[in-house]
Amino acid sequence: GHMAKGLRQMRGSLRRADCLVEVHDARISSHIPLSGRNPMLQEALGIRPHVLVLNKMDLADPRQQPVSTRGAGAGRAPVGPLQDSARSIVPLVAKLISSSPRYDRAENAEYNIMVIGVPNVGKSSLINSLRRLHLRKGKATAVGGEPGVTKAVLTRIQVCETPLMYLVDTPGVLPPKLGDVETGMKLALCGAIRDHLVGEDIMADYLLYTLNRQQQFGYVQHYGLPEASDDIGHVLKHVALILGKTQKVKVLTGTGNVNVTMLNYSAAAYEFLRAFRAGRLGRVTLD
Ligand SMILES: Nc1nc2c(ncn2[C@@H]2O[C@H](COP(=O)(O)OP(=O)(O)OP(=O)(O)O)[C@@H](O)[C@H]2O)c(=O)[nH]1
Repeated sequence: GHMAKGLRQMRGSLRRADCLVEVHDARISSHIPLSGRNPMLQEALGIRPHVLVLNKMDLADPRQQPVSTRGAGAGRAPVGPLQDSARSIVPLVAKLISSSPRYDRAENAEYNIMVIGVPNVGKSSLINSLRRLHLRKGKATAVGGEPGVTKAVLTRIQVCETPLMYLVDTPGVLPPKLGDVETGMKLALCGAIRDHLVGEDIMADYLLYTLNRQQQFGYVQHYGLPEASDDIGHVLKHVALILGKTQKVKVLTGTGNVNVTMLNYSAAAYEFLRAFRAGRLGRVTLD
């Protein structure tokens, strides 16, 4: 429901946007761009320049060339990784907009850029790094106070003075329908879907399956396992043991209740996911 609301609220700003910057997680390289799945965004895309930013490259496997960049051409300009390319975004966007035939830039000196992406992909981080790059510290933050821009949800942030450029941050939205279960799992592992909605245990299992399939054995070393394993129970038991993840459980017996200390598998699963997200299990591309 709140995703649909987010999309509805974006519609107004979309009309004013001169360019779309779509932020992607480089670890889900074959993930179809959000804009390619959403009719509303697609409609807007048809007439507006579109920049694809691959973020979190430091977490992705450097040996894997992101597939998304192959979509270059057709009005799409791939950019990435963030730390190297943030500098090129403003000039690139300015060039794309000025060469866009639909707009008479002489009439309007402002550039409005809408930043979209699934939750947690790094939209705010991108905006902040652009601000740091292009504005001196302490400069005014122009926040959208005009009709149609909901302050709490869609804020207009000045990121550059010449050319005068504003970014509109948007709430992270997911496409209404995910292609398949694996796409959902990958998005969840990257933090785009709340863990408890999917289940930490099943996500940990999927992560282990992916790591083994790709022969990414960083976890074996990280947790001091004797060898690789495809048994999530076995791995989580080890993680729980070395991290001291235990819980007291009340057990009813014939002679009364006793408290038993047991390994906390859910806490171990959560730690396993956290280690992956922080890059401690190695640089992994999920596709
Ligand atoms: N390792 C790594 N972490 C990043 C990178 N960019 C962002 N992050 C982290 O990813 C998390 C989410 O970043 P945000 O910028 O808040 O993402 P967002 O897309 O604005 O999130 P929502 O507002 O929830 O949609 C934060 O913990 C960031 O520190 C990156 O390039 N590398």
